[in-house]
Amino acid sequence: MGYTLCVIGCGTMGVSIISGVIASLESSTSHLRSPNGNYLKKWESHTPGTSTPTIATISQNGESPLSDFAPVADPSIPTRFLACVSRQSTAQTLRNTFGTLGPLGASVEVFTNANVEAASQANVILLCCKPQTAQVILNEDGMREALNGKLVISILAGVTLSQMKDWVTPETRLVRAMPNTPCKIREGMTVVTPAMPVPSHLQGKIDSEQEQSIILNIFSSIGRCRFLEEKHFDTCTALSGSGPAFACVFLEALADGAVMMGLPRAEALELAAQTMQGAARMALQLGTHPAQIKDAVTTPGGCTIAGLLTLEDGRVRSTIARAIQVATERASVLGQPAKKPQ
Ligand SMILES: NC(=O)C1=CN([C@@H]2O[C@H](COP(=O)(O)OP(=O)(O)OC[C@H]3O[C@@H](n4cnc5c(N)ncnc54)[C@H](OP(=O)(O)O)[C@@H]3O)[C@@H](O)[C@H]2O)C=CC1
Ligand SMILES: O=C(O)[C@@H]1CCC=N1
Repeated sequence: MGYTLCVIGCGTMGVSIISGVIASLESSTSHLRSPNGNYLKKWESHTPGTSTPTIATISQNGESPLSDFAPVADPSIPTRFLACVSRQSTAQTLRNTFGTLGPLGASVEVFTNANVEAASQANVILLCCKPQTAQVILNEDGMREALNGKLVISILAGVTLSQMKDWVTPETRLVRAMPNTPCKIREGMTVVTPAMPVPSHLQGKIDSEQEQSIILNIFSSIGRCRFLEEKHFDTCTALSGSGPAFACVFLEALADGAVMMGLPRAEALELAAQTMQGAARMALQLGTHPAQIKDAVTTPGGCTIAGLLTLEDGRVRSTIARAIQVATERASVLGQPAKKPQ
């Protein structure tokens, strides 16, 4: 069996991450095989240790579907999920949501006001609560013991590793991650802090390679994942954490313009979204500089340059860049309750 992943504060991001991880597990056979080692046909995959896909048909093997297939022992893959919230109504919504995620959705257990109980049953804890509730949750009776020696991944904006170290035992393994909502459809961007050094008295007891593999398995299964120093985290929070909101303002505005010119709303949104996705993929997949993509579209004397100049008149670039600057500055104080506005 794999490990148990506990999400403390399972709201927008907790649901996005669990949903994405479950979707990735459902679409892969690497963790599912029958007792005799064959894979389900619908999940074509590779026999461990070979590079050739082995496709086991259910009829050839005389096996019945899913129930005969058991998770392969892989300690770096989550097979049980615990989702913690504070309100009964939220818990009920979560049960309904996870119930639609397919067979593995059933392995999500929802806990209400039982963070310590859930954390003590888990191997890895994903801290997804609000930055301002983290200290209270980590100071709950028994929480320090429940987290002792375990990997705790915090996605909280603005709460530093040094702050969190004071709220857990020295044996707790802390990592920061900054994912974003597209993790839900496995198109996320996550930045993770480099591995915490293993203190001398824990050498041999902590498997830091296993920790890295757990972290990579979670975040690379739901999008791109990159390790970056903690000093960049507030900027990454603004850029990729908040970014889907900024991108969607641009997306909505593009569609609004087309609606103004008579295009139906649904088609306008489809064209705008696919166009943004296409342009972004050219930058990512081909490595093309955005200026080159822009220049290639801009026929001399044509309509694109007319639109571009209007954007420049509206100071679109400095407005967007300043938004990242201001969001970064705001992210940097989110872990400091005294500086929060009322
Ligand atoms: N939203 C985003 O795009 C991103 C957010 N983040 C970070 O992720 C974190 C969560 O953000 P987000 O998902 O948007 O927030 P949400 O408000 O959607 O989720 C917070 C969750 O915490 C639960 N909760 C509240 N109090 C407790 C408690 N005492 N014990 C257990 N659970 C509790 C809430 O449940 P209930 O309703 O029951 O109170 C809720 O489900 C934040 O720290 C944020 O900085 C990081 C990257 C992107
Ligand atoms: O707005 C916020 O504070 C969080 C962090 C990044 C995205 N949402």
